Amino acid sequence: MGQDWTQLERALFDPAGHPGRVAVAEAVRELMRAVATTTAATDDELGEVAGRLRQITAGIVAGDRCVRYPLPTGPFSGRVLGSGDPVFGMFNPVAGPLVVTIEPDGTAAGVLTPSPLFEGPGGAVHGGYTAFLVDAVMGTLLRALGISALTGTLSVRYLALTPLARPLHLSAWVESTDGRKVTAAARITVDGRPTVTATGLFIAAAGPAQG
Ligand SMILES: CCCCCCCC/C=C\CCCCCCCC(=O)SCCNC(=O)CCNC(=O)[C@H](O)C(C)(C)COP(=O)(O)OP(=O)(O)OC[C@H]1O[C@@H](n2cnc3c(N)ncnc32)[C@H](O)[C@@H]1OP(=O)(O)O
Repeated sequence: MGQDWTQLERALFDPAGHPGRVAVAEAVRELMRAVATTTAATDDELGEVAGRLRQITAGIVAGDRCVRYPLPTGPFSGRVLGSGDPVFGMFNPVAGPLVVTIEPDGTAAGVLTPSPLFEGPGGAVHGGYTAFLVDAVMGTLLRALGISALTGTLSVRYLALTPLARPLHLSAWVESTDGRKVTAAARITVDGRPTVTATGLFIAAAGPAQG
């Protein structure tokens, strides 16, 4: 179905063309994880680190929006390479990044090992974060199918706590279409066990595809 992403990425976004931006996002991800979890550094040491980090930040001119390249309007398949997106964007330090692949059968598969930064109750993954992931994988699938749509209603069922530090396997598929209303479904599985299922009612744009 559609063009393979690798053909489109060259026209829109090729991470190989931005090695510094991808590397700095990865370095900041590692930094966030280290500062949020370290028990070895003293408070004085961390205060000194904060000073050094502020110096680095002062040397970077910030903008108002994440640098991003739009996803193609679809249809497309293959690995989705995101730039500024908060879920799968390689430029965005907050993004896992989730690795999403659009399968030839019109479904989406994603994998991500959640950072401890997204810990919620019970030493497990925060439920808002898993909702964020399933919404993103369903929204991306629709985009890949050539449907430009926004989430109207998201329904999430938490079957069991989703453990941290284990690969989460996400899948999404389209359940039905009724005019502009597209119902998609998604699931998160960990070690073969489903922990989250979700349904999204997406409303397609009335006009032509939008970025
Ligand atoms: C405009 C399209 C732009 C597309 C751009 C796509 C880029 C994607 C790119 C890359 C994907 C990457 C992955 C992203 C994943 C993340 C997804 C998100 O985070 S999305 C952000 C959160 N969602 C919002 O902020 C929506 C805010 N709400 C709205 O903008 C409107 O309310 C909207 C568009 C949802 C509907 O407004 P109306 O004016 O177009 O539609 P009306 O004419 O009122 O309704 C049409 C039908 O839909 C039902 N409907 C409308 N809103 C509904 C809702 N919230 N829930 C259920 N049904 C709803 C209505 O009952 C109606 O149904 P009847 O035809 O009468 O049967």
